[in-house]
Amino acid sequence: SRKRLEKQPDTKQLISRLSHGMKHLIIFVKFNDRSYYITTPIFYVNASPHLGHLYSAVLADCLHRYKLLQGFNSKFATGTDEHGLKIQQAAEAAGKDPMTFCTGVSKQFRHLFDSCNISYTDYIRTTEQRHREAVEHFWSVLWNKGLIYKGSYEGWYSTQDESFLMPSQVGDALDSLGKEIKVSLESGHKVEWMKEENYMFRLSAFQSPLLDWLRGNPQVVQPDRFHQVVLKWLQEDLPDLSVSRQRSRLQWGIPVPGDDEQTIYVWLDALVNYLTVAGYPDKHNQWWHVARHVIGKDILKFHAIYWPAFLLGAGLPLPRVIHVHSHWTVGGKKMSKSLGNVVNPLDRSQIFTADGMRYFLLRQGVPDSDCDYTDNKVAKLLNAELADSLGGLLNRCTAPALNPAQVYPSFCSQSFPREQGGRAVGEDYLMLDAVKNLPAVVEKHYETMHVYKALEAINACVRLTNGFVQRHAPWKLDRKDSEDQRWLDTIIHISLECLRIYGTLLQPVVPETSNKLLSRLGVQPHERSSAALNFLPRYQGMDCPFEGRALGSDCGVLFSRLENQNADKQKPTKTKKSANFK
Ligand SMILES: Nc1ncnc2c1ncn2[C@@H]1O[C@H](COP(=O)(O)OP(=O)(O)OP(=O)(O)O)[C@@H](O)[C@H]1O
Repeated sequence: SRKRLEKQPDTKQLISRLSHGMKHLIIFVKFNDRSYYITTPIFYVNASPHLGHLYSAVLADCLHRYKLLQGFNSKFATGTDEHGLKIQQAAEAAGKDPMTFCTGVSKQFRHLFDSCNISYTDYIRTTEQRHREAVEHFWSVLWNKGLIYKGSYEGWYSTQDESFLMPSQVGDALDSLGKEIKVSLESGHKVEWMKEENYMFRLSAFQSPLLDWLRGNPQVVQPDRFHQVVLKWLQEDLPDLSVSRQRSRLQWGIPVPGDDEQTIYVWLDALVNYLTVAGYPDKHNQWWHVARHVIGKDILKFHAIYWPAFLLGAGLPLPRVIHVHSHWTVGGKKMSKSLGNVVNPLDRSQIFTADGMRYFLLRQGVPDSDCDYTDNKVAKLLNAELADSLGGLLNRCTAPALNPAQVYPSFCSQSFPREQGGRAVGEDYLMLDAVKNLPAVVEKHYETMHVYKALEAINACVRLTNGFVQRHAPWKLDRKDSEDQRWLDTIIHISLECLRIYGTLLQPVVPETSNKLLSRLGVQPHERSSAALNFLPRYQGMDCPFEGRALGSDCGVLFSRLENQNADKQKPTKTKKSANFK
């Protein structure tokens, strides 16, 4: 890494001006600037995973893969949250001891993530010893600083949400038997009045530091809509937070250090997982201050208020960014374990393929607003964009009828000069511009986790390239005419260059499909990073390393088409290649 950094022009310049001791400092700073630590929430194992969980994981995986593509050093953690009353109850209902129950569900999550190519670098379980040690240490730091005190909590509590509520957050409702109950206005879950002696965290002391942090870092909670929500919460009362439960009510958790009568509150326990993975308490410096959390909007308060307050209390840096996403709904209702209206992501990834599900979730999921799931939407989208549009383009440009030599053909600058005058028309120049600018557009959207916008932009360019091929109908050109042949080669060269850019940019979203595409083009693994995103160098008067190179072997259809929209009952089938190019 040091060698790589020293080669960068800006570092090199600085180093040449500095004394020996300072060189190490600069290298250290650069190294950390180029590091990312990305996390998903750890998932609560009171029931099997659903599509919403996969969505959080796919979003974070996309960012992690993109950062690796750009040459960053990226660590990516996910895992399972295994303590708390709900798990104690779920294990009891299943007739299992809690640990056996947790191990079973945790494996299901891991299997799902492995099946969908979630490339996590650490999978944490909160029942691991390394985590227990981190939580105990973290608690002791807060305790020693006088930020935790023994007190008495009295107020509304939702077991379902494992959270405490202010009176303003509670409303009236009727249960299934018509009995009047109190519910959380946010989640709709039942709440109960709770009064017990436990440990309190001085959350109220952090109201003003939290406001300063949010105001001084307007990009810290993204999208901005959620940043504003947190600011609004912080303008209301912020009472101290109960951070333990009486052991008699909750046994399944980490005991409070020095007090076996109390169990640490599940959210404090769970949030510390991010530190555990970073190496807390003694090896977290390299990763902790470059942390970025990807979370669903349902757990915003825990991540944007409680967590930063705990971290400030413990004297640790705060996360760089909290990326928030909205929810998948079914018939307009949040998909959730407790409502039971869940879509099984493993089943769906078998029907639509792992890449198919990844593409759908990232193309249709919008961070700012909820999105309703149906199988038909998935089939329609994948057929239109991956099978027909992208797959069709690759098929056209690599089919033996148009490309009998199976090579990356030559570009002819007389046919496509930089100034209009050859055989290219105005729209062709516009397409070239759009594809040239695409990497910058995609980078901006990947960076802010508006992946759907990046995919929209890529898809628009794929359509432009298909339009380019259609407009010039290379299959109608006369191969015996040398000028026609040169123009034909140029059309294919440009189209393959477009495909190379699309394949490279799509790697974080659909790794298997991109690999297939780039392999078919003959692009080697070391030629697939962001540094290789220089589009059409021959048009700029530079050499193109691919020109004249043999294409990779034909491994069949890029993405199989789903024959009809009734996706529930079907498996993917082989698509028919376009009749023109057989
Ligand atoms: N419907 C959903 N859409 C998008 N993401 C979701 C959805 N449900 C859960 N998630 C993701 O999973 C995280 C943890 O969710 P959790 O384990 O509480 O699932 P849940 O189905 O909401 O459970 P419960 O019904 O018990 O509240 C959320 O913060 C979010 O990141």
